[in-house]
Amino acid sequence: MSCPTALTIAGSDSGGGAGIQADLRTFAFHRVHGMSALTCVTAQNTVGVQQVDALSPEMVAAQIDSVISDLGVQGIKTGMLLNQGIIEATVRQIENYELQPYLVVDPVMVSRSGAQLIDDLAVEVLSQHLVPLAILVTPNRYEAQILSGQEINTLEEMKKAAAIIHEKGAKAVLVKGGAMPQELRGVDVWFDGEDWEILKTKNVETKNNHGTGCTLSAAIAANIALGNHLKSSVEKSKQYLTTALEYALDLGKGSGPVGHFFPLNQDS
Ligand SMILES: Nc1ncnc2c1ncn2[C@@H]1O[C@H](COP(=O)(O)OP(=O)(O)O)[C@@H](O)[C@H]1O
Ligand SMILES: Cc1ncc(COP(=O)(O)OP(=O)(O)O)c(N)n1
Repeated sequence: MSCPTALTIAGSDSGGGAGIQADLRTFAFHRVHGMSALTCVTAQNTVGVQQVDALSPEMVAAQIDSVISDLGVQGIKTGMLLNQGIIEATVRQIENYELQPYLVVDPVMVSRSGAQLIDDLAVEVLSQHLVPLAILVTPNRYEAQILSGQEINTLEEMKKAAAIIHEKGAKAVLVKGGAMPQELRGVDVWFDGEDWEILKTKNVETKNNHGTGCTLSAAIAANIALGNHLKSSVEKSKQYLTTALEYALDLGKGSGPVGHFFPLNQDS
């Protein structure tokens, strides 16, 4: 039996809510074979990030070599890349293997719990060298503020930031609204240089929202691997994420993970 493959280049979340754990569950839900190039290990739970250790850039590059040279790939996402060396290694491999048409960049910088997930020096490298290679970049409110240099409090400001980030060279931008004020929570702004779209689903009232950004970008990569167009991949993934949020798991003392396999959770 043949199966599309997708790759996540991201960090590990020991609590299983975000990072490669969320990505691989999302790939599996979509019936896509998931592969991973691990960038770092976080000691993390529903309350916060306690410790981070990086893998070497050479090891990140070697993992990408191993999977691409053998299994091939039809969808890729990047998540927590942590430092300049890992971002540079990732950029080199994307260029070497000409993986740009499959690349979704989730520019992970700050977790919902407020932990910094990227070194200060690395932000510029990510913005200048990785973002321009992507077919889609998916910043949350705070990441969009950093990438655009603009404060974001309104829908108009989300649109303005999307336009500025698009100028960096990504084919399309999705500014996510999970951290926006109540009336804009769950509202995302899409811009591809020509068309705007405001993607709106219901605002799910839950404290269990850990891993929403990882899950959304992994679902988009999975949908691309399945052969869907970019825009429809984003729309399908947003629906998936909203339902996963509705079936989020009430685990731990902080923000529990979204329910990636929600139909199975229903009866258990
Ligand atoms: N309470 C919510 N209700 C509905 N959708 C939400 C909610 N919180 C986040 N989302 C959606 O989850 C996705 C991830 O967004 P966000 O939480 O901003 O990203 P990140 O996890 O990277 O901080 C977006 O599609 C956003 O609109
Ligand atoms: C290892 C790791 N990668 C990414 C994140 C950020 O995850 P995200 O989906 O943006 O969700 P929140 O942290 O905002 O809940 C992470 N925490 N850990």
